[in-house]
Amino acid sequence: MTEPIVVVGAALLSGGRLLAARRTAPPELAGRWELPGGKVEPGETPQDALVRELREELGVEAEPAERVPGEWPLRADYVLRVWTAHLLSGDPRPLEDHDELRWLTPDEIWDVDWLDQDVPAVMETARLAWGKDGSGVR
Ligand SMILES: Nc1nc2c([nH]c(=O)n2[C@H]2C[C@H](O)[C@@H](COP(=O)(O)OP(=O)(O)OP(=O)(O)O)O2)c(=O)[nH]1
Repeated sequence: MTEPIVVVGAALLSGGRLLAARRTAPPELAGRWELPGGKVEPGETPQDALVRELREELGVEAEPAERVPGEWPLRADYVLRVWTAHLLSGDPRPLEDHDELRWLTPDEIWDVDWLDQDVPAVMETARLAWGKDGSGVR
């Protein structure tokens, strides 16, 4: 069996909020919200990829923290794995792949139109970060 391509998602947490990013491409994903990140390249660890992607996409330096338990299939050969992360420096800006960013409080977590495949990942992230899944406020 071939190994799936790992897409690393960054659950960037700051001041009790989670950063969500709105994609600009491809057309079928544009306008939907996701965790910033991208494909792990050969020779990289997922944590390396997270640091690189947040530098490229948001212009920040970040430090990966904990793996969010679970993994979520995207398309046939891609799988999403998520790490929480903390900002070391910089203020996130949508430099590439995104046109809007939002810092969501636990009560706001379901206010954005997450990609379908991200919903379970965001639930697990909320549970890990805040000890609940936000379902009561959905
Ligand atoms: N970054 C990210 N991608 C996601 C999420 N959910 C989801 O289905 N995807 C999909 C969208 C893309 O098909 C794929 C990630 O590819 P990408 O285009 O963001 O990654 P990349 O920066 O490495 O891409 P590339 O332009 O170098 O090819 O995973 C998510 O939460 N975060």
